[in-house]
Amino acid sequence: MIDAPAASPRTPDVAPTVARLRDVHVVFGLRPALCGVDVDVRAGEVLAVAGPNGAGKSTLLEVLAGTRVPTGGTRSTGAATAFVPQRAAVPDSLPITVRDVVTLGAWGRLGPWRRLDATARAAVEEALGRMGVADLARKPYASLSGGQRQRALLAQGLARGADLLLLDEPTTGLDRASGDAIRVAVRDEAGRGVAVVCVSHDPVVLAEADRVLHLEDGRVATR
Ligand SMILES: Nc1ncnc2c1ncn2[C@@H]1O[C@H](COP(=O)(O)OP(=O)(O)OP(=O)(O)O)[C@@H](O)[C@H]1O
Repeated sequence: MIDAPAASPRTPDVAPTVARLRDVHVVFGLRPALCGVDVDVRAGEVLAVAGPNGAGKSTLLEVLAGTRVPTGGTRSTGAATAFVPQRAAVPDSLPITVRDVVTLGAWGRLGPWRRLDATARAAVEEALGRMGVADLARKPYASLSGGQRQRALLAQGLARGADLLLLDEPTTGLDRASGDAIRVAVRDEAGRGVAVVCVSHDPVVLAEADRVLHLEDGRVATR
């Protein structure tokens, strides 16, 4: 946690800031993807990130995740972070089971010997159960439907036991049951005090978020 936050309409103003971006710029070649973005993400809130294609939403998630170093500005966070990519980001050619996918999330909890201890194994089982994919644990990930894949990927994020959960379009193109399961899990995580940042075009996700950050041409338009 960083320090005391500013007030927010739907999150308690005592909630600590889990991640902070200040004056963040990202430039690809000559093309700016983010221009002077300031963001505070607070414990227990769901912050949705919306905006047209190419607005910089995925780039913002990458900066929050620490996987993209900004061209300018600062990122401050000490949070354990889980990043849940779009399901299309996992190639079908990978010979991994659903349990393997979820177990990868638990690796972030491990010490230097990288051995799955009882706590990590329990986190994997809990995440499989919460996302309704325990029965599919031995199946190849590539054999799953789109909704099942997205639930497995979110289970991977849950198994991390993160303070900051970053989601890229988690409900896009899903059947209703899978979309509902994902939105329930997101809300549950926020209820446990996890800060959730969710890039989405889904109007239901945006309506249910505590705050919506709109990006346009790499800039924050409104909050
Ligand atoms: N690795 C990269 N190399 C070059 N340009 C990139 C790279 N990643 C993103 N961009 C460019 O940066 C801009 C912002 O891209 P980004 O993917 O963050 O937008 P987005 O809002 O997530 O879009 P979408 O909704 O289509 O996923 C776009 O102009 C994109 O083409």
